[in-house]
Amino acid sequence: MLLVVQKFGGTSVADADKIKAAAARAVKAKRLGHQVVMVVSARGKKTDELVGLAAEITETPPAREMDMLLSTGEQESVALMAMAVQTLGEEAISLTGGQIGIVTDSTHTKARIRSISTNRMRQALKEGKIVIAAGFQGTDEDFNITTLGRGGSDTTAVALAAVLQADVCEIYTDVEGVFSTDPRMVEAAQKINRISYDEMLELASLGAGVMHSRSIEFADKFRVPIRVRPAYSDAEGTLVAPEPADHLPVVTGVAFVRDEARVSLSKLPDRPGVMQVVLQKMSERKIPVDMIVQDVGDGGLAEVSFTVPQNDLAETLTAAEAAIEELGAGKVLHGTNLSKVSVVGAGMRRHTGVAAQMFQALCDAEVNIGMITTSEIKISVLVSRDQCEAAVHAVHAGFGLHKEHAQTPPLGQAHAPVTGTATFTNEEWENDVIAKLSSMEDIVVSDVRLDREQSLVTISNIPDTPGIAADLFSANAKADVMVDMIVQNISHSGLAHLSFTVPKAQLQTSLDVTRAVAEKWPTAELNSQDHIAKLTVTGIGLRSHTGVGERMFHALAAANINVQLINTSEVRISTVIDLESGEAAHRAVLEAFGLEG
Ligand SMILES: Nc1ncnc2c1ncn2[C@@H]1O[C@H](COP(=O)(O)OP(=O)(O)O)[C@@H](O)[C@H]1O
Ligand SMILES: N[C@@H](CC(=O)OP(=O)(O)O)C(=O)O
Repeated sequence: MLLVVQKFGGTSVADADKIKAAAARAVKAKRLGHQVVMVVSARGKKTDELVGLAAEITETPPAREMDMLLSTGEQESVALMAMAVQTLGEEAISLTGGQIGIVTDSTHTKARIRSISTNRMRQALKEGKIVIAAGFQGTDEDFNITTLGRGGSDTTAVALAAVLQADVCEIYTDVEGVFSTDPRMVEAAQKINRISYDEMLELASLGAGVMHSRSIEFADKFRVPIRVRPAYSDAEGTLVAPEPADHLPVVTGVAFVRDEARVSLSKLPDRPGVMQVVLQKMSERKIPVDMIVQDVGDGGLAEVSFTVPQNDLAETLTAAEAAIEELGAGKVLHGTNLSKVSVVGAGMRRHTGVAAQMFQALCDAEVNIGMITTSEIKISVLVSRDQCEAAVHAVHAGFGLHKEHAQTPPLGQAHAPVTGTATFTNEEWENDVIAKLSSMEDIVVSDVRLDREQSLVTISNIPDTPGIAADLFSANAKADVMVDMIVQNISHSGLAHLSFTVPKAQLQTSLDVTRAVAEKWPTAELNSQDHIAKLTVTGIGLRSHTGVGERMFHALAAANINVQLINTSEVRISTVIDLESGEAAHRAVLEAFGLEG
């Protein structure tokens, strides 16, 4: 007998027939001898309708009342679902988040789960009932109804699967599974059979709406196997699970966020603590910043840029002004009508040439790149919104993702697996994670790593036109240079600056090939430093918890360490610092996250 959690999204319970079909699926699993917990979302566009209704009454609906309102969508569908199951001859009980015992904090409209009690669900399952849980909701300690943020039913499902130690969490939706990109945008997108948590987490948070990114954090933390499946057939869908040891595709998928805004703080003093002040102002307002890029701009003054959802722009600008005021210097600039396009793939870790191929595809489509950030398993670029679609198509086709077996990049080559990465057994991992959790959604910083083998290449004053990054990184890939962090900040003057790290042993090769390419740009200036260290914090929930960056940069500032370069992703924050400061920085950050000793 298995314990199965089945989540049905809004599109899969939109009308009576779909509700009956979902009920029949749960009943079938029950009759195969399994215990079944269903998690159900509001029907169709119900949540959007409720949001619209509130907007007709007031422009500023109180968050508590929004939660009271939005939670009714799920309450309606669980009741209908229970009736449908009972009609098919099985016993069922519908439960709201509060009735299950999902306790959250009191951050209305984006609450975080603190704990979940399993007693009532286990009792009902023991009595042979199908449990039908309302997704997306809980109650705080004062019994106020809370919701988990749009798309939060996935998070409910995976959280219930985690606490019940379910054998699988099935996410039923209106597509065949997870695709190489949104099939609504690219018809030729291919279904992926298996994807790792890290890849899915990056894809989901970089715009693949098929799953809520926080749900993947849970799945990763508690090792819950997920299967994303179509609600309308018995197809197998996509398995989201730990990374297999080999046969990793270099590129798995392309994600995009259409409506992004960019905020830059320029002419900042280049001294320790600046970044902490900026991030603190953002995290106080719970603004989810992404694509953070910091580099040294004109006249030795630092510049930091990042992207935020377009809807958060006004508040971000207020926060940025507050940071400037506290720092006593700087200027706030911003850009709108931007989109972020990202390529994700776990195999990128071991293969050179991925960045080169992405930039070449963008160049061929005449797409200009505004900003670049990378992590071990993703590369994100910022482009103008009217080029978003062209960029996604170009990159998707450029990696051959429309074919059943995506091709590996023609440039560069595969390298041996990176050694020294933590190897945990599942059980060790879980015990470790649970020991560090005081609340289910706490962040888990699992590793702080110092890499003293990297060097930094900076090329400044290059033209801000399509094809520049492609030229540079193709040359490096042809020479098989293992480029690690790539950072390009926005250009305000028509000339761009680009920095990247390469292993010390490859610095000379990289400089030679980069210089040869740069010759055709008369203004270009090439610099390098081999006296640097890279400090990386790895963990789950880094970006959804806006305070992690703040804590890391606070620790570095307190130790009087200047940060030269920053790169962020869902699971990692990487910085480049002086080699001499490496050990002290490592200690300070380990201590900040309680990992010392
Ligand atoms: N990479 C992707 N793979 C699959 N679907 C995607 C991807 N990116 C975006 N989507 C979109 O996500 C949709 C499913 O999510 P959603 O509309 O929230 O469904 P549900 O109502 O089941 O929760 C699909 O219809 C698809 O258009
Ligand atoms: N109904 C909520 C929660 C949810 O997760 O819905 P869905 O599973 O349809 O994405 C929303 O629309 O945000």
